Amino acid sequence: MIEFKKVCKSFADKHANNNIEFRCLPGTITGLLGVNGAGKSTALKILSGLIKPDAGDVHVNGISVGEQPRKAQAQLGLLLTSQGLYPHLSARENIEFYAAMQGVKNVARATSEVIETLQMQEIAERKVAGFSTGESMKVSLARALVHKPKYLVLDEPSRGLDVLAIAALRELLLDLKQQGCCILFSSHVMQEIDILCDQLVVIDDGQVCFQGNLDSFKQEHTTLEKSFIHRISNYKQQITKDRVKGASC
Ligand SMILES: Nc1ncnc2c1ncn2[C@@H]1O[C@H](COP(=O)(O)OP(=O)(O)OP(=O)(O)O)[C@@H](O)[C@H]1O
Repeated sequence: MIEFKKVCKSFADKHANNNIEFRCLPGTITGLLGVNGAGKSTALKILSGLIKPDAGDVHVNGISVGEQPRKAQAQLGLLLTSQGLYPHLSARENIEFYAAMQGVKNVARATSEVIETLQMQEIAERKVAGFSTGESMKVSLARALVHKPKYLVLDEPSRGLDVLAIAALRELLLDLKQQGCCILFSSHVMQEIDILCDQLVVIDDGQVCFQGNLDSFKQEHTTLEKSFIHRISNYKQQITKDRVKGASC
């Protein structure tokens, strides 16, 4: 299980994460939704151990990211917005390097398998320098998957991918879910969330404003998009009212 426990993080006076609490279970896919600047990437970076929270913690499979970051990271497959690929290495070498760092026993075989799964054969031997956004994303995704993690964390994974690659990614995520993988991903693509997710976590202004299944989120609305727009505008109105009330007290 991935468990956010009252996570807080501020940048100057901006509360990027304000008491974030939610759980993701094995064998499920959780979609993290929110408008630009809501706090999604900050939450995923804290989960990954890349930045430290001001307060709170995240547990991965019962391991505290704050206390044992390396041990927690070893459980995770990560795809974050800053990709950190080595431009002078080929796609294959980038994946192999990461697999070796993760302690994969047969690095060459694991790398070839993931290259085949993501249908990356045509770009595998090319140097990453000059790769298109989508090509770089595929390498990053392969790197996240090569050690067959039980926990997969993806920040906007379909960014820059073409239609075929997006369809393949969806199949892959559903397959991993069937195998018991716990998947948490952020996205702005409502259709993707609608097709894939068992659970939805919506963050606004650094706070969780909804956690539950898609049906309870949609309520009377016909589409996820309509429901999202309706709920976010209601939530923002309420926050503004609370702030005005707080200021006048
Ligand atoms: N390193 C930083 N320094 C200053 N402010 C930051 C930093 N990282 C994030 N923020 C601020 O924290 C808030 C949340 O940012 P975050 O990147 O988590 O949002 P997001 O939900 O991922 O947005 P998007 O959908 O646009 O990627 C934003 O207002 C952002 O400007």
